[in-house]
Amino acid sequence: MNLHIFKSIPELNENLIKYVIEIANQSIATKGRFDFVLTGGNSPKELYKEISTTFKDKIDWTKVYFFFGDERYVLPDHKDYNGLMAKETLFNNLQTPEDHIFYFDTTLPPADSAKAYKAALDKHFNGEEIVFDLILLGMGDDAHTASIFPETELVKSIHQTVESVWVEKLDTYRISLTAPLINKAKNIAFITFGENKANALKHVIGDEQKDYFVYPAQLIKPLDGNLDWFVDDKATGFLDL
Ligand SMILES: O=C1O[C@H](COP(=O)(O)O)[C@@H](O)[C@H](O)[C@H]1O
Repeated sequence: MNLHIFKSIPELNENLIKYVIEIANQSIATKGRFDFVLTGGNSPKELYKEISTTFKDKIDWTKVYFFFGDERYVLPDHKDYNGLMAKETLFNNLQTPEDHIFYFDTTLPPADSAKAYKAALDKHFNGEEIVFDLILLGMGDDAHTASIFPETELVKSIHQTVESVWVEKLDTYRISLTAPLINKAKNIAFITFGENKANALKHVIGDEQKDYFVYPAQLIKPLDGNLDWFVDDKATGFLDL
């Protein structure tokens, strides 16, 4: 695991963008495309804006396919829909064709939406193993990642798939890639900043004794790939470094 600590969010974003560009170009050179899983939430908004404007010409975007690690169970025009956030901060700037974006269909019942997403992934990967080139993840202050929330059924999933889950404390469904599927990626990077993430980060990367049910982000351990954390010094405030 590589921990990259920055003094400011712009510095963090700039370095994470360089990392994304390198992996994108490597993937395009070796396999002809870049399968890129986006995180939702607030943390990546500036990153998406920057990479699709200032750094737009650094990647051949016609070779990039976008996926989501998770989705909130709201309709696609709802302000909380991760896909809408990515559209407004990234896809609109890049004029990404619709057939390069894999949105969750939240007009379906949650379990059907998860099933449809898995089927779309199987089709894209042509029936072969689903191995993403890069998965970007965020982490909530409760140590959830993607939509794997503490004390939910998804923590226990042993399947490399996509599942819907009831999140009692939010009183809503979520749809998410499972940890075993995420862990097959070639590269996984977390973007995490702010004091409110410090306690979770301390437990997720600092605890020897794991407690996945309480700190689900501890589940993220790539099988053969690389794991990088891009964090700021506020988020590392409780870590013994
Ligand atoms: O609900 C979600 O939260 C996490 C963390 O979001 P952030 O706003 O704290 O950055 C995010 O990674 C996930 O995609 C999203 O659905």
